[in-house]
Amino acid sequence: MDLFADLSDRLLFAVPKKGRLHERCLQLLEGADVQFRRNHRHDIALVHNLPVALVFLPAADIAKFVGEGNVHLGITGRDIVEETEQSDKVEQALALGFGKCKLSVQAPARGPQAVHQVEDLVGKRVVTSFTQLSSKYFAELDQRPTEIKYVGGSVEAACALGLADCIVDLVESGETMRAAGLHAIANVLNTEAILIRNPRVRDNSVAQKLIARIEGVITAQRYVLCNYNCLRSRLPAASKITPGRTAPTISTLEDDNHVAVSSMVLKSEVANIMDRLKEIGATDILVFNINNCRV
Ligand SMILES: Nc1ncnc2c1ncn2[C@@H]1O[C@H](COP(=O)(O)OP(=O)(O)OP(=O)(O)O)[C@@H](O)[C@H]1O
Ligand SMILES: O=P(O)(O)OC[C@H]1O[C@H](OP(=O)(O)OP(=O)(O)O)[C@H](O)[C@@H]1O
Repeated sequence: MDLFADLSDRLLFAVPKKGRLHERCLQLLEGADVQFRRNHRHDIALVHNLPVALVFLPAADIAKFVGEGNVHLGITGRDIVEETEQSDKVEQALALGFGKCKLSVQAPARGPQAVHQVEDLVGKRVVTSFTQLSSKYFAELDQRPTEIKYVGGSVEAACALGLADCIVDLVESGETMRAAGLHAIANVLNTEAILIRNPRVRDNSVAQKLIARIEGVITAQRYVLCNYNCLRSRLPAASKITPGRTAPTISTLEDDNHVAVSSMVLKSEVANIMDRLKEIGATDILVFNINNCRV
């Protein structure tokens, strides 16, 4: 196989090769019917059913590759796009709804090293993998210089080891931070996984098709289909509860007094919506998962 020749006509799509985002990205690709086989130790996989090649890269490098145009599309964290200063060079095509966490300033919670206000850290020692974002954050807080040191992982150990007065790191559940005796004292950034695109992509149709498919998978995960019957006279109230993405679908029933309603509703709100439908006299309320969709 001549890999270089095989890549020349394909859209290059970068996907995290490991870490927190990897598995969720593989699920998205499967949902979008992107078919490929990744050979052992190969970081490039040709897609069988689309003119696309997947490039498996560390999440931390993907924003730069997309920004500089080496690959056309990519999935990474918003934190990485900001940290590598690519936000002006890439377009955010979609927010993907996973990999949600916060980049925060964390300091010892108890003992002689305890810090409770971020202002008390000005001029002190910060350890982080996010040196750009941390430098910007502390420079905006105060003009006096704060020392920012890079470490590549296990950042949370830096305070206990005497390397730092605080760290700037990602927090999701807060478990890692609590286990290290730290607490969050300021938020630097909210982040989640995003699909990014180089704005100069030549063949936009393949990129558009992939983006629409991935958007369909994400939407299908966020919504369910809610079907119910109600009195025709209650339709205005029912439509307010389930307005749908565009409008609810209304079907007539043999009984002229009643209608059947079908509407997409957010999965996170479905229990509340069913309660409210019941209150206005709706019956036979059924909820279905959506396998896939285009919106
Ligand atoms: N605890 C977390 N919860 C949710 N998302 C996270 C969390 N940690 C990291 N992320 C997201 O995943 C991205 C990649 O981080 P991750 O630590 O998985 O990468 P990695 O360094 O390539 O993997 P590994 O840590 O396995 O070496 C981060 O930039 C962030 O956007
Ligand atoms: O709030 P939590 O749910 O505990 O998650 C936060 C932890 O997750 C990330 O690290 P990861 O586990 O990916 O390992 P790393 O330190 O090697 O990057 C991050 O750097 C924190 O250490």
